[in-house]
Amino acid sequence: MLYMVEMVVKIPHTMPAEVAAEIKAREKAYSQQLQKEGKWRHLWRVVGEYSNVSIFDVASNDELHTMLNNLPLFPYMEIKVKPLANHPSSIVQE
Ligand SMILES: O=C(O)CC1=CCC(=O)O1
Repeated sequence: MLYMVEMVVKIPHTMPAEVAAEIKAREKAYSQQLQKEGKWRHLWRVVGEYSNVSIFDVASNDELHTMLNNLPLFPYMEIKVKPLANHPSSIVQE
């Protein structure tokens, strides 16, 4: 099952820089692990924003929820999820 996920990062300005850097390093390692596993298929920066648009390929709503909940930046993000279906005009059917 494919999902488009938008994540807007909102780290409090009061957070010490070294704490933020440590959380971001863990976020990067976790996201790269999921990318290597083929579960996090695309990760794109939205131009001019501290946000991303991603495509996830997972077995269920519950798997995606667990994955997002385990993101180190989860407490500091606003997340929107859109489930995707095949478009009848697409030449690629997944
Ligand atoms: O910087 C972001 O958009 C948040 C994020 C998601 C995966 C990652 O490594 O950073």
